Amino acid sequence: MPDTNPLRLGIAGLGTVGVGVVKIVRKHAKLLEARAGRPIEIIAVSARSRDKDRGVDIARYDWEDDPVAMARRDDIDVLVELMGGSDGPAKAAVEAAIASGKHVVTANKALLAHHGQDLAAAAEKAGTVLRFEAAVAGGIPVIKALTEGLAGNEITKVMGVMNGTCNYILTRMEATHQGYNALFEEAHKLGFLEADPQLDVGGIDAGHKLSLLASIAFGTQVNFDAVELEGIEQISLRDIEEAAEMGYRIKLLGVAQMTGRGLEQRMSPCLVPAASPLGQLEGGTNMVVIEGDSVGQIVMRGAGAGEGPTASAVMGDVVDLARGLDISTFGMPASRLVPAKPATAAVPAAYYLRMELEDKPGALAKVAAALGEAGVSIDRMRQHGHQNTVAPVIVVTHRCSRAQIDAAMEGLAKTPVVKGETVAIRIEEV
Ligand SMILES: NC(=O)C1=CN([C@@H]2O[C@H](COP(=O)(O)OP(=O)(O)OC[C@H]3O[C@@H](n4cnc5c(N)ncnc54)[C@H](OP(=O)(O)O)[C@@H]3O)[C@@H](O)[C@H]2O)C=CC1
Ligand SMILES: N[C@@H](CCO)C(=O)O
Repeated sequence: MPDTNPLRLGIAGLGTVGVGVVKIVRKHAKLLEARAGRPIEIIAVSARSRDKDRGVDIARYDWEDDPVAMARRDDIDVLVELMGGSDGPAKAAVEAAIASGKHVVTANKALLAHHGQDLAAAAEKAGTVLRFEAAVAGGIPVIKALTEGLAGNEITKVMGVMNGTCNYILTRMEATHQGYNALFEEAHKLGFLEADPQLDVGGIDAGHKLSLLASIAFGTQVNFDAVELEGIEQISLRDIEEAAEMGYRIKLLGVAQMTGRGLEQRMSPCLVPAASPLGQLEGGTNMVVIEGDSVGQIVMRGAGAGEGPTASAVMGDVVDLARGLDISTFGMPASRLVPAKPATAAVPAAYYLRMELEDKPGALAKVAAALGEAGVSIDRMRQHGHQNTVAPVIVVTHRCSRAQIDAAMEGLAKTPVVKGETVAIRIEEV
């Protein structure tokens, strides 16, 4: 017999996402009940400040100062963890909930990227379910697609743009010709940013998400430490404009693929063709591209952050729990996930290099020599008109390995005609 008793929620965290969840539970109570076959009710809530005006009435719910105490309450079935942070109260509350037999729904990618393997194992041992749709790509139901709809495929590659803040900043820089700082503030106002914004602009948040997708896609233990990470802080308006002139746009792109040398996971700014679906992504939008042996390529696009889209994903998990759906956190039991050998930048690519070059005879020859010594071959090169003695030079290389580019960068740094730091950005022909 299906359970028709209300599914009782305790919500820890009433910020952007938590408030969004409260709103959906209220606004769609009847619809949710019809879909789940039982009512979904909020019993208790917890946050730091009880008195904060959150724009929703929370007086009707029990208040708990301590999210761990809330997680242990006998009158809740599900802890909805929306506080954030890889450790501290979020981890303690999730562990307490699992230990006391509660299901958990979380949007917390940092927590899962660092402790997902242990938490999934603990949930399975306790006979509870741990779900995290909202943790990856906001409103896009990518976890559901990978664990359910694509379960019949061997996944060969997962890639995408998975951080709304970075995509917002990069696309708005190009559209408005404003600098990084002004646009960072705009993203902040939209509720996209993590509590520590360095997680966003440093590529760490997107790296967390990629490591979670890689685990599901390849049946491997989450290995965030093996993600090669690079953020967007080095990207200047000049790079964005140069890329645009060459028919590219700069995206913080994540790629996970199983290669002959092991699992490659990288999250870094890349030039992608402006006309490609990834190149056309605007604002806080995310895109995840999945390749499977039977299905071919799937492209999923949607809002990657913000109150409504993220709460939508949380509620998808909650409704699944209300329906009694029991799927392992990473698509197979935690004990079956295997460790993957990390493969660093296994697949070669062309690179965009921007440097400032002293304008004197033989300077370009010295650059060509430094690149040649590292085994890097030049495809195209252009020097812009300039007023002073330093010329901006753009080089597009033929395909080469990351190790060769690193060696070339070292060589260029030792070449006196090259002034300042050379910028190197991978070109991904998606
Ligand atoms: N914002 C977004 O677009 C997305 C966010 N996420 C993830 O969702 C989670 C929540 O994000 P978001 O809503 O933006 O975060 P906010 O910073 O807006 O909200 C965090 C909430 O957690 C509460 N909180 C923080 N620390 C504690 C604590 N020690 N004890 C009790 N409550 C605490 C805060 O309380 P108080 O309000 O009183 O300060 C606040 O209500 C994070 O894991 C984030 O990574 C995932 C996808 C998208
Ligand atoms: N800070 C994240 C929120 C969504 O995970 C982003 O900007 O994408």
